[in-house]
Amino acid sequence: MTVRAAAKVNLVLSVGGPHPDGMHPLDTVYQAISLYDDVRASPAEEWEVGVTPVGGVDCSGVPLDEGNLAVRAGQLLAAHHGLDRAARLDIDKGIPVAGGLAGGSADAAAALVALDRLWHLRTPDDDLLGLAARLGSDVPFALLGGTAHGGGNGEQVTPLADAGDHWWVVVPDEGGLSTPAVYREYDRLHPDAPTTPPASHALLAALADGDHAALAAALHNDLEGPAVSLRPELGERLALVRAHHEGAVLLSGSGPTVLALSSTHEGATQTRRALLEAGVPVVHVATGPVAGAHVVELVG
Ligand SMILES: C[C@@](CO)(OP(=O)(O)O)[C@H](O)COP(=O)(O)OP(=O)(O)OC[C@H]1O[C@@H](n2ccc(N)nc2=O)[C@H](O)[C@@H]1O
Ligand SMILES: Nc1ncnc2c1ncn2[C@@H]1O[C@H](COP(=O)(O)OP(=O)(O)O)[C@@H](O)[C@H]1O
Repeated sequence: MTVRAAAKVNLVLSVGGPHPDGMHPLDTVYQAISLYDDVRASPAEEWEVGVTPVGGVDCSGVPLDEGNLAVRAGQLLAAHHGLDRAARLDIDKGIPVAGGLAGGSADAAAALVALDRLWHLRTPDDDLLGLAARLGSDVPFALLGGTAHGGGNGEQVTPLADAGDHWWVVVPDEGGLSTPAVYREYDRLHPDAPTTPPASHALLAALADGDHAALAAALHNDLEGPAVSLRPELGERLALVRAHHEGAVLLSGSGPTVLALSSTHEGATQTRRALLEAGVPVVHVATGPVAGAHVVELVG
């Protein structure tokens, strides 16, 4: 049973001041893009994980034990049904690790769907979304895919109509960035941030109107400043991408992946070519929106 799940980008990511538990209220718009992890679930006596890189992704930071979010998803699903079961999970990883593209969340969502099928559980969608929210604030969106609004801490997802054909130039960075560290830096830089983040009216209107120029103008990420503050070279990377791209450029989530948006495939591939010629080692082109976690191969 193989399930595919996509990377996410945040078209807008507005962050409010933290709750007492340290989590930050968000107003975000997610989009699933065509960089994928495939998770294959098979019967096993104990929990086992294998990870295979796809397209040169550095998988050295991916835990191969119960720290892997896919295993935690499987354990939570089994517990939800009162089952004492384990499985083997093989991950083909095409989503850069710790890049702000939510690859771990994609694997967790894929594992929930794959194990639900493998074990014939027929878990209701609302229960799967509830389990996903307990695994991480990005995981419910990884189940849903498409384009969606994220409220609460990011886990309260509402699908949005998006007839657009968006093309993303995805520029991964060599190292990863820790999401909690970037949120802590946000708190240091914005000690008086209001608890309620501003709503993304302009971006929602641009999506509803299918207005690419307005969409590009409304892209925004409150974590870009904190990420650059923690890693100043990232500012140079953003400037390099801006110098080679005619449209909007922003950081992906908590970074350090940099994104450039184009309305056409040709525009995106042109930017990719220019960045490779400028010496950037790895540049992907992806499209969005694409589907959430879905079965791609049944057990033969
Ligand atoms: C920043 C975002 C933007 O979509 O994603 P990435 O760019 O990292 O993929 C998300 O908010 C990350 O979501 P996710 O990676 O699922 O975070 P979680 O596992 O829920 O939380 C990891 C840690 O990030 C911080 N965190 C996360 C979400 C949130 N709304 N407020 C927070 O302060 C907390 O320190 C938390 O312990
Ligand atoms: N299946 C997984 N894939 C990737 N990382 C994982 C996974 N399970 C746990 N992790 C841990 O989660 C961290 C963040 O991973 P990832 O989801 O790729 O990035 P981000 O949160 O920046 O979007 C990694 O550094 C790794 O330690």
